[in-house]
Amino acid sequence: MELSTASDVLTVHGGTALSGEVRVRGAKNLVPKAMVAALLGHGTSVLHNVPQISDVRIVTGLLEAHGVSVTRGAPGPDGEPSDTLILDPASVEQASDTAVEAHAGTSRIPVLFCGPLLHRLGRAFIPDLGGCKIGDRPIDFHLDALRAFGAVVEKRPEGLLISAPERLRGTQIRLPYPSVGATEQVLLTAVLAEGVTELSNAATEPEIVDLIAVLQKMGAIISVHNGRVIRIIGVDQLGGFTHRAIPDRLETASWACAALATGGDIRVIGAAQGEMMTFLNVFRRIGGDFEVDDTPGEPSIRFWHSGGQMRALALETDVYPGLSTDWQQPLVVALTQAHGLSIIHETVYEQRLGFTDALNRMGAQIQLYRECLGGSACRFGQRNFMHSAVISGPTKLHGAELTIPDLRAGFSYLIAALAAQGTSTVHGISLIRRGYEDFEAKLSALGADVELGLGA
Ligand SMILES: CC(=O)N[C@H]1[C@@H](OP(=O)(O)OP(=O)(O)OC[C@H]2O[C@@H](n3ccc(=O)[nH]c3=O)[C@H](O)[C@@H]2O)O[C@H](CO)[C@@H](O)[C@@H]1O
Ligand SMILES: C=C(OP(=O)(O)O)C(=O)O
Repeated sequence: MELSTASDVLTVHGGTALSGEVRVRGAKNLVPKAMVAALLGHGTSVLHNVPQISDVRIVTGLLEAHGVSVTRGAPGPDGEPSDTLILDPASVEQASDTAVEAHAGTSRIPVLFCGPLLHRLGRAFIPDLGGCKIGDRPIDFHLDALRAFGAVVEKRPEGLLISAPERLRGTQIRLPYPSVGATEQVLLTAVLAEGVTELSNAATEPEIVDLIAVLQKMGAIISVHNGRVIRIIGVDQLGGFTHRAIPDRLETASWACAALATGGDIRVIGAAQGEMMTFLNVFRRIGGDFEVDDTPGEPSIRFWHSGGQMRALALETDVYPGLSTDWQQPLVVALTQAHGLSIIHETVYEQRLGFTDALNRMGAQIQLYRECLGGSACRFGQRNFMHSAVISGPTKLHGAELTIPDLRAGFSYLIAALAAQGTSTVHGISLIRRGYEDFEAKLSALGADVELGLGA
């Protein structure tokens, strides 16, 4: 068992139905990328609805190392911190490699600095990436795309050195798989490249569409066509933007699953229906109830479990508009309470079901398989990865000592601990801070019996 500091442990006394309201802000998978986009502009950018999560702090540090000024708006009348960031790239400069290396292993975002830095400075040093350890997560599509634009990529022991001997040129790129990050890499590079770029087999997640909206506000010309094709006409200069980030659909689903698994009732303020439709269908089929409130400026979705038997289901994760892989882990916890056999086929990451071992220690019955269960064959079927699961339910969960392996699994462990009888000690909660703002306070406000540290 790893030793962790008191602030990195949460003691959870389970068995309470969570009830009340929580607020979600801008999407973790959009906000840091919009911040990187600000590097491309010659004016100041203003980003609203920014959550206080560690991925935002990491990108702030990287931008500051490159001379971008990042400031928060003034606090509200009640002293509440502003959720607006003001980004001024007027004095962009080459950061020292040491300053960049300090961010090694922290998140996936540093690789998206390539295009903006190549356009502004002709050189980008990219440290080793972090992010959730849920598969191999190579960046070969990113590097192939950068080379196609005319960049030169050198692998160094401490990271990647990428240079642009001359202005990058628009190009034709076909991604082997609709990768979110590689699509964003192409967008952030193509907007200032000379000529036209055509990207096929692109990802079209809502966060990508929102990034396109940001870039269009800056002066970019980007069109999305049928069949996963994105066309970008490069321009010579971009300005700043003012934008409100789309709500975090992944955090929203996590709270929905917490309501379902604990038999509770949670209104998620700030959540919008549009990006949640695939999840909402699954939620309803499992036996959850929800109600959408479209009040302009203050939308919300209320999720609850009205007490009937939850139903088992066969699910497969996929690229958008399929079921997001980041919804899978909280849904697995909810499905431990469903009657019958549920099947999960994880097709986006080859190693995203390992977290189920800990759920089995809590009393769940989840069996992993190498085969593609439940329908279509995926990239992992022939490669010996445990990427399908069969969940038998319902099972009573009991408290346990848990160590968080990644962001979504971490929040899912909290849901399981809250649904369980008895006390759980959850180590490594700082990983959850990557994507869930102020989650301990939100849990307490919903009536959860949780305390920071090892408990009394
Ligand atoms: C910060 C962020 O936005 N993270 C999200 C982003 O991650 P991220 O952008 O890293 O995920 P990708 O969509 O790129 O990865 C999807 C698949 O493509 C593979 N791949 C990707 C790039 C590459 O160069 N080579 C390659 O083989 C990956 O190993 C994975 O199997 O999209 C994922 C899929 O929706 C989400 O789970 C993550 O929450
Ligand atoms: C996998 C995730 O994030 P990242 O890509 O930042 O590791 C996630 O948000 O669930």
